[in-house]
Amino acid sequence: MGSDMIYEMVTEDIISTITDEINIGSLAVERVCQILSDSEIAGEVLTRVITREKFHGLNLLDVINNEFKELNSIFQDSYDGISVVNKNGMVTRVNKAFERLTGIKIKNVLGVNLHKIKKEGNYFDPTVALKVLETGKPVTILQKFAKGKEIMAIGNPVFDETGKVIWVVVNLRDVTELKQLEEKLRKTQELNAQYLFEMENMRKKYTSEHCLVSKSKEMEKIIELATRVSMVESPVLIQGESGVGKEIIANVLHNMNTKRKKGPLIKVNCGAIPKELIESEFFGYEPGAFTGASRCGKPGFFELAHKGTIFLDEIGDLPLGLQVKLLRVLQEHEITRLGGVKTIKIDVRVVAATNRDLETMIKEKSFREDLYYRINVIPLRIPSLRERKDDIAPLLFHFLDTYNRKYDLKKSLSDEVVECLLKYEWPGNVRELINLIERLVVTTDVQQIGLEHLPHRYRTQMDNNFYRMHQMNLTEAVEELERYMVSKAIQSQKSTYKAAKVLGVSQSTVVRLAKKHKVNHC
Ligand SMILES: Nc1ncnc2c1ncn2[C@@H]1O[C@H](COP(=O)(O)OP(=O)(O)OP(=O)(O)O)[C@@H](O)[C@H]1O
Repeated sequence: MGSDMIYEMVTEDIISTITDEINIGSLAVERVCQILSDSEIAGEVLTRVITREKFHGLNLLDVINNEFKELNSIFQDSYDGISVVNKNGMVTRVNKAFERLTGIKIKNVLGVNLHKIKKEGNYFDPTVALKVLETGKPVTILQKFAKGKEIMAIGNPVFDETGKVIWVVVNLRDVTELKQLEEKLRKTQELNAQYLFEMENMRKKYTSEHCLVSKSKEMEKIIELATRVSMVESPVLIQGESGVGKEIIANVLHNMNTKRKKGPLIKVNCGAIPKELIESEFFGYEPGAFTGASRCGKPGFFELAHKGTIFLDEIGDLPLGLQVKLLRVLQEHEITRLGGVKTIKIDVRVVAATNRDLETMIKEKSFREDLYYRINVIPLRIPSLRERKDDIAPLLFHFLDTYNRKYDLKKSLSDEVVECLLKYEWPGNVRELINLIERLVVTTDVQQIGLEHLPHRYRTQMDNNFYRMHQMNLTEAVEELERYMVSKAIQSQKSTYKAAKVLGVSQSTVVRLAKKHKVNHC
């Protein structure tokens, strides 16, 4: 077989492979190049392929042209500035973004040799590309332009098959905006930290000035949330059992709002207003609006709360008729006095509270669902005292101190009393605790208040222990008492030496008794 024949066969074979395998589209050129780069007779094959009449219904030159156009428009329209430099340091390609970012006209850069620019100290910094050519490694530098513009230039080498750099592709990215955003973010973070610091200080100041006692994590969270939402205008619904401190939280919401605290805080007990007066009390009335009305007319709660806060306590007790009117006020921010025609704009923040289950009331159709959603934008649920036992002791001592000072006394609570009250369930919550302490302080005639001074229901827990002891014989009761005292002393003193001192026995006795009663004493 002559060499011409072999040539014919090889090229025909390659051409038909290309024809079979190429999918017309973006992969076409890539595939052609791949096959051709493997072939020694690439040039010949390419000419033959290109000169074939039609290629899958398309002229291959058109395919390559289209491909080139596509790649070129990607290159030109790239948001980053791109320049390509050849191994001799000559700029061979520059896109439009390059001109936009550097302000240098494309025609002034294209074809320029960077080594020359470097020597002449001309208009743009050639360092990146030259450094890449020099080192064969990627290089990144920050270039500063007029008017504070900062551009990040990233140069990457492209190697030939022998590992020599043949091109350098330089990407330019404007980082001025990024830097400005970074600076803005830093300032915002600083402000945020300062704001949190101030808020925390305000909270501490407020809670100490207003004797708001809290030690439990649960209550700390509520006060922190209340402080945070005091800054916004959204309605708040405070839920919790009677006496948990809902009103105290409403005070926080009003007083921590720098704008509103200068205005009034109007507290309304929705359950305490007679039905026939409720509308006139809420919205006020014009002179002579009804028999018995004042001749001067009267502003309602909403008008009085203008620029401040209205606290709608026991909102669950509001009659359905008034719920509709309240909803309208909350939506339209205006009221009309009874007997009046003029609407009055009001700027009021609404804080509502209830100890009733409003969701059940909605199901029972005694509370409007739409009003519920309107007032429940920020829900705050205050846990009962039995759910935050860590607050009991601080509250006991705080109010003991309050009443000692009020009545100029120096009463104290015995350990048993404190222990007993820590175990109590407090159905009336903080209000009940305050009442009990005042009663104990003023009714006892001894310095130290003991178990015997506690009303019976507070002692049930302790009584149970005595009752249990009455069921035992003397030896069992002594054993029980011994175990109880040793374990309590170790628990409170945290050391067997100190426990021994408290119990008036030697340390070895404490250790022996702890072992006997299986009390942990390490
Ligand atoms: N954390 C607290 N620190 C100090 N005093 C408190 C605290 N919580 C509640 N109190 C006091 O307990 C009493 C009852 O609190 P408050 O009136 O706020 O309860 P409430 O939940 O609004 O009750 P109700 O549902 O019956 O209206 C008030 O005298 C209040 O000052």
